[in-house]
Amino acid sequence: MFNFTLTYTDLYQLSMAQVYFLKGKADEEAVFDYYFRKIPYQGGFAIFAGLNNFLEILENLSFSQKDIDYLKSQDFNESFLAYLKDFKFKGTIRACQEGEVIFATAPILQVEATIVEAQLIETILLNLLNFQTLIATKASRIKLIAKEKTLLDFGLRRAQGTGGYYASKAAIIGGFNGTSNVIVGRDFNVPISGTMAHSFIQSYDNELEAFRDFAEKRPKNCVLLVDTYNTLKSGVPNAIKVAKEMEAKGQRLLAIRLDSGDLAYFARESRKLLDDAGLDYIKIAASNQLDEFVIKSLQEQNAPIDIYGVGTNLVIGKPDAALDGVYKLVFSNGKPRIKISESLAKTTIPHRKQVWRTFDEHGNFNGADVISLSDEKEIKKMNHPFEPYKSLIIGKFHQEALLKPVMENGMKLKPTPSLSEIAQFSKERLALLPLEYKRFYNPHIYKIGMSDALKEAREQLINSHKN
Ligand SMILES: Nc1ncnc2c1ncn2[C@@H]1O[C@H](COP(=O)(O)OP(=O)(O)OP(=O)(O)O)[C@@H](O)[C@H]1O
Ligand SMILES: O=P(O)(O)OC[C@H]1O[C@H](OP(=O)(O)OP(=O)(O)O)[C@H](O)[C@@H]1O
Ligand SMILES: O=C(O)c1cccnc1
Repeated sequence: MFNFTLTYTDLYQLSMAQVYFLKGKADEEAVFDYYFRKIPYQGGFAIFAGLNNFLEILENLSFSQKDIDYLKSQDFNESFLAYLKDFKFKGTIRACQEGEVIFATAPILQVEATIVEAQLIETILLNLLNFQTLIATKASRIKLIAKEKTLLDFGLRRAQGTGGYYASKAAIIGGFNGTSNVIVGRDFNVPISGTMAHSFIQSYDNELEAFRDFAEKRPKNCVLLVDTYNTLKSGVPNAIKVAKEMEAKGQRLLAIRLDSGDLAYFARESRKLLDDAGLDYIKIAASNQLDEFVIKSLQEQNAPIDIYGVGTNLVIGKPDAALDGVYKLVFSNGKPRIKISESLAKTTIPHRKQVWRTFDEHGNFNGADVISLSDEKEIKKMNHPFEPYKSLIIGKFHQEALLKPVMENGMKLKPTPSLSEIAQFSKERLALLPLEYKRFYNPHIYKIGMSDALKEAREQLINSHKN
């Protein structure tokens, strides 16, 4: 979509990289963790999205001549620029699978590369993963509420610029059935879907004629917007006339769309009119500033709505607007590294690590992931990362490693799965998460802990810095 180069970054990455280069540190090994601190939307889980997009971009990322010329004008050193000219990421990445159900604090992805490589990719990694994960999480919250109803993404027009491209993609990962976003349909082979705008009906002198023309030229999956003048007195009766005319030609009107007023009331009244006309197959779509709260209310009112079109509130990730995902150095030049903070919650967890998901006897998630040193297995006990006296025995539970190699020597290890495969994986994993973590209000808190060895290593490092 966008022509990414390595100047899609923050200046400080280049300033730091130049120092590493000029001081002979450029090839020192470094390990960075990507994780977030707070689950968005006061929810009980998040959905990891954007990984394959990031890896595909990373594989081809370099500095163009235009980049080099520009950096020259910004007073970067000639020999550093000569080094950047041939620069390519050749590191290793281990990560959770895209679509995985993820939680705060535990690493979702780990980059192992030279310090320059790892630093130069930080901004683009955070930019792509934070946003797509936020929107996939929002979409999955909406999906949990809408259950089997059809969900369509209508957000592109109100998205933050080209972010709409990534938002529509992430919405599919989170469980949306289709999108109005045509370029996302083209690029990711996902169903595109759409109705008609008020302007189309307004441009005609009468609504019936507008409906007729539209149905004539696009009879397949035709949806008529019925609220331009008067939903129950004009829109629905005109849609019924056109539906009957379509029947005479062996066609079927797919749906009507409501876009204003009390959606439950208009859906109910419209359903009656359609059913009384023998058109019970015609579906009812609704839109207008929908989000998981409005949809929850409509579901509770048993509104006979079959299709929800969700735009603004989905693609801008309202109300959270951003995932607080961070990228922190945990190991470099042969030593574990730590950032110490007043609060243990903001003190980083050093070392190369692995994350283990525990499963109960039925094969469901057990509500606890444990972070270990990378060479540990079969963790017996996990310790609270911020509250030193809390621990949990987990030895009897089946444990599955979440961080798996996805890139080596700068090359992706597997072809990118299709968006629908990622969505299917996400759906299957979410089904393993017990209901109490998916509860709409006050979900149960999924536990994240550290193995004894990791806890000890972290404490040692904290103490060595204190001394
Ligand atoms: N039955 C309902 N239950 C809960 N929320 C609803 C219901 N019907 C509509 N809403 C939601 O209420 C919000 C505001 O609707 P409101 O009726 O004020 O807007 P509107 O219909 O666009 O106004 P206007 O008729 O001026 O166009 C929207 O987010 C809409 O989705
Ligand atoms: O409310 P959202 O969740 O963002 O959903 C998308 C909205 O965008 C359209 O309105 P718009 O006024 O832009 O165009 P229209 O004239 O076709 O209604 C559509 O009719 C929805 O109301
Ligand atoms: O197809 C639609 O009905 C649609 C598309 C984008 C935004 N609002 C509605």
